[in-house]
Amino acid sequence: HMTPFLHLSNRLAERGYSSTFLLPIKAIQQLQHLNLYPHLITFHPLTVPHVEGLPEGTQNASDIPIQFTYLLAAAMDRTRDQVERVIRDTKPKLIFYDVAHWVPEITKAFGIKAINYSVVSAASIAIVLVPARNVPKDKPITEAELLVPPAGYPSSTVVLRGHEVRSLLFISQPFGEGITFYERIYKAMKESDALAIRTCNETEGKFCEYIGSQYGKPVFLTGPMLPEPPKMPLEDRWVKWLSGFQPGSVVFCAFGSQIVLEKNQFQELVLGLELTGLPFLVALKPPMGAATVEEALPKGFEERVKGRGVVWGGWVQQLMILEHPSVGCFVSHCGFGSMWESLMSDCRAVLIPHLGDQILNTRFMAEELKVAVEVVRDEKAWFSKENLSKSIKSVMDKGSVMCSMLKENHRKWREMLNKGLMNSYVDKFIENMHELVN
Ligand SMILES: O=c1ccn([C@@H]2O[C@H](COP(=O)(O)OP(=O)(O)O[C@H]3O[C@H](CO)[C@@H](O)[C@H](O)[C@H]3O)[C@@H](O)[C@H]2O)c(=O)[nH]1
Repeated sequence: HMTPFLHLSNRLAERGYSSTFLLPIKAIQQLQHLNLYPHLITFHPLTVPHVEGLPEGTQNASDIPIQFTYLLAAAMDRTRDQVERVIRDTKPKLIFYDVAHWVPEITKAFGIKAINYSVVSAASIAIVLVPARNVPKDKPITEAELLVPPAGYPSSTVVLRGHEVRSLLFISQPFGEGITFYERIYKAMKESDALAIRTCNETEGKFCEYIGSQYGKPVFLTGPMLPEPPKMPLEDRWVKWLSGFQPGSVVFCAFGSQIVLEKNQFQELVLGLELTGLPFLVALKPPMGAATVEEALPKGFEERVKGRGVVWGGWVQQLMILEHPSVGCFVSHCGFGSMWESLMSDCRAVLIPHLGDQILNTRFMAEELKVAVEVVRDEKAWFSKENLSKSIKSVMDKGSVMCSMLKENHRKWREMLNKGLMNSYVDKFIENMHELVN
């Protein structure tokens, strides 16, 4: 989530606004290169206190398996004094925050405005994190309750079905000390002076309106806050490797910063890519229980795909890979960042969501915008190599009706969501900020 916040700081700095960006020391090192205006954007380090149960030295969500994030929330809450000190010293006009629900308590005391900035899709807030959801106070929410969207929810397609609601049961579990995830977000939004969402009206207008009416707050949209094209060139090894293939022929697969697959699902995924017969580049974290991706590969796999398939266990420059002319298909988890990057790229999108918001983003892409194909999972949330391969082939087969339909819809949206429109969102957002503070 820090990356889109930094993109917002960059856009504001582009127009002359300065900001202090609070983040753990390790994240400063990781994000430094994305700070395009170091004279206006000052990184201020926060020391993340140790919380029992977290591996020593944990600083960011990407350092730990997702099931430990609730402990990281507790650690973040213990940085409150540090945050308060920075606010006292720098006296900003405005503060942006997301899950630190206690920020408005500080800002109110100083007479500063607080904007709750959500960097996940508006649909995923609208379906679970609004007052009409009626999350029980004294008992955990049930699957049956989650299957019914809150009253007034504005879509019948961007919904969770069957077993998928399990991925949302966590909202009534602790996320930090003495607070559930739902209570935290509810408080963070309810106590703010305004809500901001990283989306645009053209795509998610109806969800934004619903959220605003639920909380009785103004909702400001920043647009998708896509990064500026990176200044660093694509790593030489990928330039060389990708250049060996026909335009639009390579399948690229990445699942963002958090997803770690079970070993058998990881193997099924790479076997599905093998089955397509197409060249592919996979960039994934090693699966559970494995130290490297290499040790987790199926038997004989490396020899069979030699020359046309690479499985890479580290970070790659996703944005630049998606722009490479040889890449024609993006298999993604549909995290909100990847969703936008996929929408703005020229690649066919095949989606395998894992978490609740990713499933909703996927429904949105596949069923509302009709620009992507979702890979079918069974009741146990397992996806087979055959289904994965079938989905990829259906979007890569240039002669198919499916391929032409997706391509045409995709082109329409890409053209509409152009740079001019994105800039107009930033201008309007700045106007909104001025109205709020004056
Ligand atoms: O090897 C990689 C992998 C990812 N990325 C970039 O990292 C970002 C990943 O962001 P996103 O697609 O949003 O995925 P996550 O990091 O998994 O996102 C978390 O945060 C999102 C909201 O920002 C939620 O939608 C997701 O569910 C949650 O997992 C994107 O800009 C990618 O381009 C790379 O550059 N290289």
